[in-house]
Amino acid sequence: MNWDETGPDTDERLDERLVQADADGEDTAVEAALRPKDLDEFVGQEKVREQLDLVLKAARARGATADHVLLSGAPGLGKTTLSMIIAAEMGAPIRITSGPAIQHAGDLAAILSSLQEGEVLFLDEIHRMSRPAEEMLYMAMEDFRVDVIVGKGPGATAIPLELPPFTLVGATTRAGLLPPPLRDRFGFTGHMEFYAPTELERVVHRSARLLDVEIDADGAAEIAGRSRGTPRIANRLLRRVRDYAQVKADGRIDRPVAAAALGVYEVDARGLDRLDRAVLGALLKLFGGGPVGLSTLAVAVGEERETVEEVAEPFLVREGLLARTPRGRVATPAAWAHLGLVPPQQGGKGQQGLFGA
Ligand SMILES: Nc1ncnc2c1ncn2[C@@H]1O[C@H](COP(=O)(O)OP(=O)(O)OP(=O)(O)O)[C@@H](O)[C@H]1O
Repeated sequence: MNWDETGPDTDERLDERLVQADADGEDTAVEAALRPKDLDEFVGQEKVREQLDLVLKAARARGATADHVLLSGAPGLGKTTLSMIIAAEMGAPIRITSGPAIQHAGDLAAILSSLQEGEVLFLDEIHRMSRPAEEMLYMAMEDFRVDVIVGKGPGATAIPLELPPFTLVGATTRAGLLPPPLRDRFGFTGHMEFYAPTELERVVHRSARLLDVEIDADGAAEIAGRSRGTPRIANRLLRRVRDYAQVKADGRIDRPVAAAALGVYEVDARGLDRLDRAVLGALLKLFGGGPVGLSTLAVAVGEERETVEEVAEPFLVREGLLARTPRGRVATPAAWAHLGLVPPQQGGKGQQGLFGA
């Protein structure tokens, strides 16, 4: 990874972030092997699991197709995995597509009309579907019917098409962005939370077993603690630590090996990477902990405003290291402690108002 100014452009660099929650090419290939296959194997998310278990068991007992399910939550928390588990538990096939792939209502009609009875349709990023497709989906979800429009202008006619009953599993990172009529058509909504470190330890142990890697409890805890509450990141860090253990140690992962490996990749003890630390470092060292405007902070770290705001800040805010205030970005006492710096007594206050947005 090259972070200096002559390196790859911002998007390319961010795609290479070890701690990004979105899938990269390597993940896609390995994730299939690491996905839990049933609800019992699925770690954490107790509430969603318990509720979903009831929904599926009841549908099975009635011999009916399961209600439509909406899963909301950040990337990498297991929405795709859960949709596959729903299909497996219902003994049904699954079709996977995404909102951005459905540009026209016709794209959706083609998918819906080719579904088998009881099939699970997983629609990732459902909030990014086009409006006409969304409207078609309302009717399909409620009445298992769509109107296919043939022709254009005054001569256009709507041909009704019956659909077999199916289960839609919609996934979104932002349930709040879904129009209420769409949200209301889901019989069950599950909100996926970030995982606790102990849950991520179980994810790491399970993946290590599947990858045939030897790891002890402390090694798993070290990786879990740096994984930002996200199984996808935990699995990715495990793979990098495994490489290090093979090359620099005897292949076994313990705490010192995990810490040294993730040190090489610049993922610190709390899961901050170089970008996160650069933002926090600038806020503390150059601006006395703030408040400082977003644009000024972005210039100080040589990044775009959007990169700081959308890529680095959400995790820093979630970790309680940075606060967004009307007067600008402010570091919390935990931020000073994390970077091993001492906050200025009154000096920091003296700098307020110097740095505009
Ligand atoms: N609860 C879990 N237990 C064990 N492994 C999990 C769990 N949740 C997710 N994983 C693992 O994390 C990886 C990412 O999960 P998945 O693709 O389901 O996330 P997602 O929420 O659909 O992400 P995106 O929104 O980016 O598509 C997979 O390899 C999966 O095996």
